[in-house]
Amino acid sequence: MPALSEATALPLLGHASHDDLLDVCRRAARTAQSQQRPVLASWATRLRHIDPIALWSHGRTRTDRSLLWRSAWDRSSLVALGTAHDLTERGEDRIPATRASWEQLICDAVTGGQHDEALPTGQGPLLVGGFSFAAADAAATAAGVSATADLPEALMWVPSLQIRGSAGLTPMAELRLNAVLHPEDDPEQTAKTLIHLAEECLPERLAPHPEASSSLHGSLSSAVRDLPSAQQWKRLVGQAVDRIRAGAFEKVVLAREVRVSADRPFDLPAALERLSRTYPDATLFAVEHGAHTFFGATPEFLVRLGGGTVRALGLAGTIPRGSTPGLDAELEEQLTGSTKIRHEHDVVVRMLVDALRPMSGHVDTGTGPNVLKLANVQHLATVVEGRDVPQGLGILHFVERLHPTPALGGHPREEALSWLQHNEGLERGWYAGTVGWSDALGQGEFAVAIRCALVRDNTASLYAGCGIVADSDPQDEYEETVAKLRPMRQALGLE
Ligand SMILES: C=C(O[C@@H]1C=C(C(=O)O)C=C[C@H]1O)C(=O)O
Repeated sequence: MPALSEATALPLLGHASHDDLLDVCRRAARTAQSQQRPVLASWATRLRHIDPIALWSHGRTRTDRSLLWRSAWDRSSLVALGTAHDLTERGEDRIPATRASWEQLICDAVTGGQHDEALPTGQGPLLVGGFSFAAADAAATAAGVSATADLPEALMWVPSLQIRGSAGLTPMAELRLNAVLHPEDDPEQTAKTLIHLAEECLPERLAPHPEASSSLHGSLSSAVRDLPSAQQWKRLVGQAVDRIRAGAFEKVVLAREVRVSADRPFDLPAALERLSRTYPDATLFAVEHGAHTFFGATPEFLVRLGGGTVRALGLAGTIPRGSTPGLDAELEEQLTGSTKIRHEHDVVVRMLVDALRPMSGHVDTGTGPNVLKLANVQHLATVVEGRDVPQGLGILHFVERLHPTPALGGHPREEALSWLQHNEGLERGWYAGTVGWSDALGQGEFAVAIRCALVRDNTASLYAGCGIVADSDPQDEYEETVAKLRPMRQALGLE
């Protein structure tokens, strides 16, 4: 359970802090007036590390938008609350357009306070959020109807409050207050509003989460629907195999949805706690926007960029875990020995190498593939690393280039995506999209949004997919999706 009732020891209330924050806001207001454009003000202070799930659980109820992040990479966490500035862009060019707006906003940001130099990456104000799997259909966007009805096709923003911690590395966390001042804004009012929000979101003690304990008793009663039905989905796998054998494409990732309607709202903090305990090596994420929360525990990162090194993960090829060490080792042998699985994996690694080569000095895949063992399944995994990334190339350049990889779309990309669009019959939304953050220098981390669910009150959509190649068997692929759905079913109290 989260460390409920933790003291946050918020040091904000002192006059010195208040004056310091006000000074940053005043300087930003002066720049905004002289340049006649919005200017980002960002002020940091230190506070004791707080459990990120407990902090998010409390803060999310005080703001309209939030993000929770705990990286499998460096164990750092991020809780982002409220919106200082929305950089969301729409359409096919949403990623480069977001990047351009961020670069413009960050170049004359005014910063102050006491930042945490021990943070691995991600110092200063951050841009956080994510992108759906596919851009919304242009006609739907023009008509004001998003094809991804529940969450917009992109959501990238600078949070009003960001709390970065790194459990184990430093006992302190960095609290950062961000605001964008327009030429007409009153800096005193801005500072006051920020302090008020910080006090709301970081009370002296975090009260116990009211639903957390009750939800642990007994599972929910629910109606569960497979979309499409198991039989229809297996038929679709057969059709994909036919297209592959006919030479239309080499690989396609076919997904399905499980829609659940429960007798009471889902307890998301409790679900995240369970995921955190059962999948400690996964990256935990949650994006909340209005009534919707999209969250999960993903073993796959799309890209990480820091210190001039870029890394992407080729994660493709899956087999269940065995119930005994002997069975598990046998399955691992099948995973590493199968030419069909190795082919599925190699398609992804090849694409990652090709994508990173023009953007970094030296690309390496190590001795690859390794076996990544999770509680429910084991995967083939290869880290592709590029060194000497030229300055000026930020993480959003890489997101644009890599997303979606053949681990989530297919290969060749255009052919596979077009087949999916016409045949999958699934509104993927943010499933198989990407969630993460960028810092001021363009360093950051984006995860692949799988092993996840979209929740609204007492309804949830859970998703899972599999890479299909010429030798894929529909029944095996179906069982693979069942195994991949298990973490979210358990987290939500459905089994
Ligand atoms: C598509 C999913 O997983 C992806 C597909 C995999 C595969 O086909 O073996 C493995 C890991 C992921 O890249 C999912 O979990 O929904």
